[in-house]
Amino acid sequence: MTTLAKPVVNKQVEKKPMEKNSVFEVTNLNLWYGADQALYDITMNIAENEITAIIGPSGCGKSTFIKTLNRMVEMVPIVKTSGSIKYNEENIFDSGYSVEDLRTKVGMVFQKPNPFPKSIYDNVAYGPRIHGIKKKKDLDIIVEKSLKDAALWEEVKDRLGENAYGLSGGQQQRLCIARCLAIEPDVILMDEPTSALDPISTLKVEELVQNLREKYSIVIVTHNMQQAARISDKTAFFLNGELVEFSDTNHLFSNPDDKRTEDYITGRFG
Ligand SMILES: Nc1ncnc2c1ncn2[C@@H]1O[C@H](COP(=O)(O)OP(=O)(O)OP(=O)(O)O)[C@@H](O)[C@H]1O
Repeated sequence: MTTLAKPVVNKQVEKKPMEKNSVFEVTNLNLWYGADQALYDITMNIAENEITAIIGPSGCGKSTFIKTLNRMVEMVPIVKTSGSIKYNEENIFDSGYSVEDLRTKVGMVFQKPNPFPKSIYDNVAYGPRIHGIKKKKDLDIIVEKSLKDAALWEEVKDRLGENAYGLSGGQQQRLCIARCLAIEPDVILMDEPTSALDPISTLKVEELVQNLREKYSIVIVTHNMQQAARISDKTAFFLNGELVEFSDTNHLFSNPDDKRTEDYITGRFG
């Protein structure tokens, strides 16, 4: 009698696709504003060269969470934290950790475009100048590259000397992104970057964010679930300061694991 050989399983084929490296490893993060706790035991990894969306109802801690990633939240003096956030393997809460270096590498774009009352050129050159780049030739290269990467160059190249306030809201937001890119960050944190923009400017910024993913890791807070579904790779759903669910965006929106996520994405609350 002949026996059939067991099929040989090719381990290479069986392997899951490689997980990306993490830029941030957040472990048991708690945060208090005075006596009020705003974040509870958050544990999640944020992957390199991905767009991570943070969604959840108003007041659930989305902004607090992303502002913790570059320690901007500590500008509120009553803030206390526990747990750890490793950025490139180092705990950003360690004493002696340079917050200045962290904020150079982890840039931020806010809800409302906030250009400086300066020329378009000077807005972008501002950060590099602070970091000691003084030669006009070097600054010209950085300004052009940053504006190109922010998909704004063609619209402003002939009026770099004009005041940034003369730009439309959408252009101002892309200028703020260019300003952030000029200091060569690794990570860009975006706190509802399109909520003050019209639909066409919103689409332009969304397209830009998707292109930036090639070079940067992006964490974006959004109220807009369609936006999270359109542009992000992973989505985290926060509720009352807790991380309820964190998974691939397609999975979270099509087949969520937690009933509370399902209720939120189907509009039962929020
Ligand atoms: N500076 C502050 N001082 C005290 N409490 C604060 C401060 N900022 C936020 N909080 C509280 O922390 C909790 C989370 O707020 P946060 O702004 O992070 O939520 P959010 O999800 O970003 O809300 P929204 O979508 O409305 O912007 C809320 O209860 C809020 O009142």
